[in-house]
Amino acid sequence: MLDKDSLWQKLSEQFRENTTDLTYDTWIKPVTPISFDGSTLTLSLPSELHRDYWKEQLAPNLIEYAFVITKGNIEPKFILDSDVKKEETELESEPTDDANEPEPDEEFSFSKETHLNPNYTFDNFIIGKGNQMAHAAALIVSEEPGKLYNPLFFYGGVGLGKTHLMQAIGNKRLEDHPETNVKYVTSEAFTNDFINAIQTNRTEEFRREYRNVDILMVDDIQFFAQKEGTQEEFFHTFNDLYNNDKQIVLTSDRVPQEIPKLQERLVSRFAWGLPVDITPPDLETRIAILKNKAKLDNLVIPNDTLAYIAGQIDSNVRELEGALSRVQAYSKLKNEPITTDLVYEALRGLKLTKTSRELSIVDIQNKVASYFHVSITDLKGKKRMKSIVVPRQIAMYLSREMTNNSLPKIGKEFGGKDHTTVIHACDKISEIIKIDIDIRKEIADIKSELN
Ligand SMILES: Nc1ncnc2c1ncn2[C@@H]1O[C@H](COP(=O)(O)OP(=O)(O)OP(=O)(O)O)[C@@H](O)[C@H]1O
Repeated sequence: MLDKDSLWQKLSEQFRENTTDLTYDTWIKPVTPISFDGSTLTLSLPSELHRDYWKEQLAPNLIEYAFVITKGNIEPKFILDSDVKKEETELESEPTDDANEPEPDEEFSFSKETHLNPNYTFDNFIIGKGNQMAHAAALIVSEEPGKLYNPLFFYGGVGLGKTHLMQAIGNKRLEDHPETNVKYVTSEAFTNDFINAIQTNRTEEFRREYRNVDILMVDDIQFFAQKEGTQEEFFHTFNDLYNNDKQIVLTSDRVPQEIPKLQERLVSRFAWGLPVDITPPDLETRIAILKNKAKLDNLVIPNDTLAYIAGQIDSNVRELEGALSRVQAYSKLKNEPITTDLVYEALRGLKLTKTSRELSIVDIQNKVASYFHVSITDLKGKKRMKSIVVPRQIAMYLSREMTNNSLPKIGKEFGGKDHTTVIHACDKISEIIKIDIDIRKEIADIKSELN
């Protein structure tokens, strides 16, 4: 999930591109993002005039841009700077020991992102083939943090539920054991806190804040790439928590080995626990997710219409949810029930629907064959030389991972092999990837060429 500052920065860029300088300077520039919880973006404005103007003129654009950026429906909430200041003064006026600290210290505060989205629960999470491992591990960790899987490391593409699962651990733990000290941050927030701490001579306080927790969750750690100082600090935070049997949960869009400029010692520590991937949901799971979401939103949608939406959006869950919100809004606007015809209309203009045709087993075979310089006939054949067997198994593995084809179908496309041969190939490659850096790199290369 984007944090408030990154989201606001992206939104401001959109406004800058699409409005005049005057409008931008008058209405957009003075806005301060206050919070973002995944669905509501709270913005602080300097005057009532600004608030009225935003409500009447700019809010629809903001919703539209936010939809493009996050693929979700974001509600803006406007408050006034004076209210924010009032709240701050009230907080400050509470008697504290260091009430007489010099000014720069008073401005300092650590990330307030520790709150969890209450909707990110296990109950609201649909289990499918691509996430069942991750779900099971998350559940175990929420029951016995710091024991079995430490760190727990989720990786996978955007919008596949990594943040949801991570926060579900926190929500469940707090529900069962309210005394647990849970801290959730994005890696950017961790970095900002660390930099602020250095600038204001509060590194001790920073350490207390981050090391005095039972569960530390850091989202999107791929953004630690290149940040030497932050990595150093995180390394010590990690060791401290780990040595005290405190739970660490991390997410990233790729395996640690593929995060550029991530220190080797962090890469190896991240592999101590359980790295588990989340892959895109198959059609069945996508339908189940939509069904669940429709139920939560009290929407009445026929099954074949849900299946139609799920068939159109196959990339990630955030886009799937975005499509449903769009359909919902469209149905309200037209005052018509949600039918397949209406969905067709609603999603017609949407660039999110499949832009390219789905990847096929044949695409994968062609790519793997040319990458390893073997013929298609050999790839589909029965020769047992290692130079052919490994590419064949990689091609089967990728067909399983990157397409929705069943095991028997994949077997059939590889010269009529049995589905157990495909299972064997997938297991074999999954094992090899764990230990062989070269093959891991080759597979990553092929995947990026296929995407
Ligand atoms: N299996 C699922 N069941 C129900 N909802 C899901 C599932 N997977 C994802 N979602 C929903 O999809 C949306 C995107 O998920 P989330 O933000 O957790 O993705 P992410 O993998 O962390 O993405 P990013 O890398 O962009 O941060 C959320 O609203 C989440 O609740």
